[in-house]
Amino acid sequence: MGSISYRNLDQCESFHALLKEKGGASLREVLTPERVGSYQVPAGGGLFYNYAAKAVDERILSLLSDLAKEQQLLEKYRALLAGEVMNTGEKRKVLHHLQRGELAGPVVHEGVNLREFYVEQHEKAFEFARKVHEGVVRGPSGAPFTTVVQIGIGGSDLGPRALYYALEGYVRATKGALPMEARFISNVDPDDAAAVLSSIDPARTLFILVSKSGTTQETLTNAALVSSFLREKGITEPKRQMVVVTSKTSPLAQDPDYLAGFYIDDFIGGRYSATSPVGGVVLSLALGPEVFQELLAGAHEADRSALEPDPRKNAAMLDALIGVYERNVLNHPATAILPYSQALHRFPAHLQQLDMESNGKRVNRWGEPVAYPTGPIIFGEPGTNGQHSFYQLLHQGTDIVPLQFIGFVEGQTGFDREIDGSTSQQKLNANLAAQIVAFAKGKDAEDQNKHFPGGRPSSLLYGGRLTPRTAGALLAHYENKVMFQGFLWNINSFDQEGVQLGKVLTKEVLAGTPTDPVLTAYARILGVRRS
Ligand SMILES: O=P(O)(O)OC[C@H]1O[C@](O)(CO)[C@@H](O)[C@@H]1O
Repeated sequence: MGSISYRNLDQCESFHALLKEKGGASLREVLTPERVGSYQVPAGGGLFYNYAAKAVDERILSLLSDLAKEQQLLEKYRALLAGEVMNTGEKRKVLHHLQRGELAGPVVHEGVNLREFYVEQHEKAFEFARKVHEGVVRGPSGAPFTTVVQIGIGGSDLGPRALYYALEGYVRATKGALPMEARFISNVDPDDAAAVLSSIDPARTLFILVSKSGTTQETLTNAALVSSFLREKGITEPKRQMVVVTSKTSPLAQDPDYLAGFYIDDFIGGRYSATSPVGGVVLSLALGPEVFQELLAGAHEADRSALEPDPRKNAAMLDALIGVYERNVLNHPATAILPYSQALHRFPAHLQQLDMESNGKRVNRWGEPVAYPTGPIIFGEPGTNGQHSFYQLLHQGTDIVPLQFIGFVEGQTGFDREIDGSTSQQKLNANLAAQIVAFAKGKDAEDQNKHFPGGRPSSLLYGGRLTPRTAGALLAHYENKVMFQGFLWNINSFDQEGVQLGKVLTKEVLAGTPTDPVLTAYARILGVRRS
């Protein structure tokens, strides 16, 4: 593998050449039917990344390809896959790709082949799920488990929850019913747990306590809250209907009272852990092991396609490059994720953590402040709902927000009717096509209040249907896009120091020892009285 030299984005000649293209291409001029058909590239899992409505032309794309080579994006990806320390803040390898397949040979750490360890934990989860489904593993009263509740927050909640909602309709339609219903408790707000606990049969509910560190206050508090609830319901040994998913070094890993334990290592970051047992246990229980296996296969396809050397044939890399062009040359501080699929309604929330906790950084991989913008603000809601909410600003606001549409030709469930000459799925996708063109081309009007400036760029990730394979590829596409953007900005996308200060101040308030009188004042008006 050739040597890798790390440099800041503003130390790249191709970046300075791009800065001369600061206006971007005029969408009214470049967006043609031919371009809609040609400006797209396979993304794995049956997905295609279409960038016809992005404000780029052949010259800009050529300069972006130069930037990819100058920043050695592929070499850095390969180095990460091979187990080099790419999490420079915590001095750790970054190995979430290894959860779904091996792309750069074995990675051995302290004598352990980590792919074999990851496969072993997946197989253990599949076997456990089968035993629960067959009634071999039952609740304390002998009743079979019918519901699974995941207790976790951040990466221990958002990805698994988004994937469950993404695929529950598919599984109900293809299998007739879910193997188990899943619920999620994440917020320390007791009303979150109350809402879930009021909807389950305690004797038939299996709980999954998920915390990689085993120290997250919200998760440990909720686990204790659930345990006290179960005891009040006469279940004297709550841990006998709880399994844990944690790192081997966590305090939770040492407790033999839990029904079962599934482990990840420190090389799987929380926001990158949905294809580890963090997502694998709940999804195998709720959707079936084979669904999670198909999801892993789709993610692996996307990972493999991200190894394509030509940026114009590498969907995740091209998406990353265009995103950096929009952020650092066109100076757009935000971007919206707009899935035209109600099943993906929690996917934007997952991407907020994935992107903003990875690239919301002000220093480079060596800890030096950078002189250019990095990670964008991410928000989004499913279409068509967003059209009746924030699209006004997107169409006629004073800021341009680049858009990332996601769409599928077919629905998941087959439930649909032709009404007024078209089906609902046709209406959904007609809206999607219309929005792409309306944003890009706008519409002139004398009355400025009715004028649509256009020039709003968008991409479209689309496929035939949202299946487990497609969902896996979608998840991995964005993980790889975020990784490539971190390489472009020369930042460490794999630690999260920015979440620590809040935790420290919270502990001071709860201990009754806030050092800051302003903090004391806020704690007082919010009723946090500590003796
Ligand atoms: O899985 P754990 O260790 O409980 O952490 C939960 C979440 O908290 C964070 O550490 C900080 O937000 C995330 O990175 C992580 O996904």
